[in-house]
Order: sequence, then C-alpha cells, then structure tokens
Amino acid sequence: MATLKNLTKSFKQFRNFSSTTAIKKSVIKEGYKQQSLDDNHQRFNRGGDGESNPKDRNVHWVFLGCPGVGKGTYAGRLSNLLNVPHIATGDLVREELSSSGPLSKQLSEIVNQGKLLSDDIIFRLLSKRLETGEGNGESGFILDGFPRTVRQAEILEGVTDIDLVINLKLREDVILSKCLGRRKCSQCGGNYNLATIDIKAENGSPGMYMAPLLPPAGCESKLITRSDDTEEVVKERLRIYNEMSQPVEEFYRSRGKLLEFQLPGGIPESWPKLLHVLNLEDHDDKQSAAA
Ligand SMILES: Nc1ncnc2c1ncn2[C@@H]1O[C@H](COP(=O)(O)OP(=O)(O)O)[C@@H](O)[C@H]1O
Repeated sequence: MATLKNLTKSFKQFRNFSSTTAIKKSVIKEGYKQQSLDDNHQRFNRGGDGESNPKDRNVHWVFLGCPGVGKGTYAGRLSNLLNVPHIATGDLVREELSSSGPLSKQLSEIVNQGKLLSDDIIFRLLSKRLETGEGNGESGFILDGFPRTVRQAEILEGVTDIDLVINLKLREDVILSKCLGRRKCSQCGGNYNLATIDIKAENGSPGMYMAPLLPPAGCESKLITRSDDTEEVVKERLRIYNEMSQPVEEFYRSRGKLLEFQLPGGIPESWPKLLHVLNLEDHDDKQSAAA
C-alpha cells in the first residue's frame, strides 16, 4: 500500500538522484491507461488503482491552477470534508522562511522574485511534512502547489498513484485582482480576500461576481500581505506558471487524470458545483456553501 512512509522514503531517495534521465527511467511506469473522466468519477471517492487497494486508503489528489485562483480555499474545504491533510508547498515554504533558519534568506530572495525553488528544497520540505503527518496517523493527501513542473510530476507519479488532478480555472482579468486582495491574519493565520470582483456581462460573455472574503472584526487590524503578492511579483509568478506549470496540466490530461473546473464565481456558487462534479454532494453535511 502507498503509505505516507513509502512516499517520504521515495522523496528522500529521489533527492539523491542528480540526473533527469535517471529519474525518468526510474519513474516512468509502463501502461498508463487513458481513462475517461467518467471512469475516474467512479474512483474519486476512494482513491485510484495501481499499487494499492483503493478501499484501503484515502484520496491522493492534486490541485493545479494559477496563483490566486483559489487552490488553497477549495483544497482546504475538501480536506475538511474528506478528513485528509491539505498539504500546500507554498505554506511549507513560508513556514521555513519564518523559521529564520540558515536557508531562509536565500529562499526569501527567490520567492520574492516570483521564481520557483529547486526540487531538492521542495522535496526536503515535503518529506519532512509527510514524515510528521505519518507520525500523527495521517493517510491520503490533497496537494496544493505541487507538482509545479513536469519533472516534479514525473517524480510524484513514480512514487505514488495520484487519483485525480483538479485544475482550477478563472478568468485572467480576475486573477491579478484576487492576488492583490489576499490578506492573512498575523495572529490566527486565517486567509481573507479584500477584492470585490464585479464584472458585468458584455457582448455575450457572462458577468461574474465574487464577494470579498472579509475578516472578522478581531482580525481586521492584524492583516498582513504576503511579500510576494505585489503586482510585479504576481505578474512574474503568472508568467512562470504559464511557462513551467501549464505543461503539468497536459502531463495529467494525457493520463486521463485531469478534471478541468472553471470557477463560475465566488465560494457560494463554485463550492456546490465542485462537489457536484466530484460526486461529493452527499458528503457536504459539515460545511455550508455560504460559509
Ligand atoms: N512545488 C514547488 N516548486 C518550486 N517552488 C515552489 C513550489 N511550491 C511553492 N514554491 C515556492 O513558494 C512560492 C509560493 O508558493 P504558493 O503559495 O503555492 O504560491 P501561489 O500563490 O503562486 O500558488 C512560489 O512562488 C515558489 O517560490
């Protein structure tokens, strides 16, 4: 069974590989099945096929999408619903930065330029997180922000079965405003968004409304903005997403694992639709769409 222990071990091993060819030879498995999304729907709730019995484990899902699209929001909600950990590599990176360890200055320069960190650093952070989770009895995962390059996707594919990759899509003109509106409470860690998106329908294209996600009164004076959420850095992150991460969509599409989900609006509209396409409507007894 693909336990977190195996995954941690595999990531550690892969960190020792230096040649891309060696990695490719090791990880590219034969016989990928092109499966329709309909086939996938039947296995979403329990996990995938392959080295483990899907009944024995929790979901292994990945969230893809541009910076600011809402990966963290929807991955977090699904994580609560399915009781699997939401593992966001961006959060792991920010934790490392705030720890003021030896690497943090070097890392913050890269992150604040909107560039990607090396695979070695990301695998190290991920292995550490998986190890801690394993110690706490976690099983399954929803990954957010990883894989971000085809090489990372190949490595992940070689060490575990990913059941489903949810690719969140949002109109490009909305993405930048949403990134610039992001805030975090420095005390409780809650994520908010001050941007109001209100686009009128025009020339046959539909309008879109997304209400801001405002903090409770107690957090208002403690809001901070991520240092990489400036307009210049967000634009660079979007450019890098298109160059490095968009090919990851094709990687999973060709393996029949990609579920494209165009966000129709804010959480009240999008959440029930996402649950519907995931066949999870029955699970939604813990969270209300309006929350
Ligand atoms: N899988 C990864 N590979 C390389 N760098 C990463 C990865 N995940 C996160 N990072 C680094 O952390 C930063 C913040 O990540 P994240 O919070 O996921 O940003 P975004 O809002 O752009 O999705 C990235 O810009 C990058 O520098």
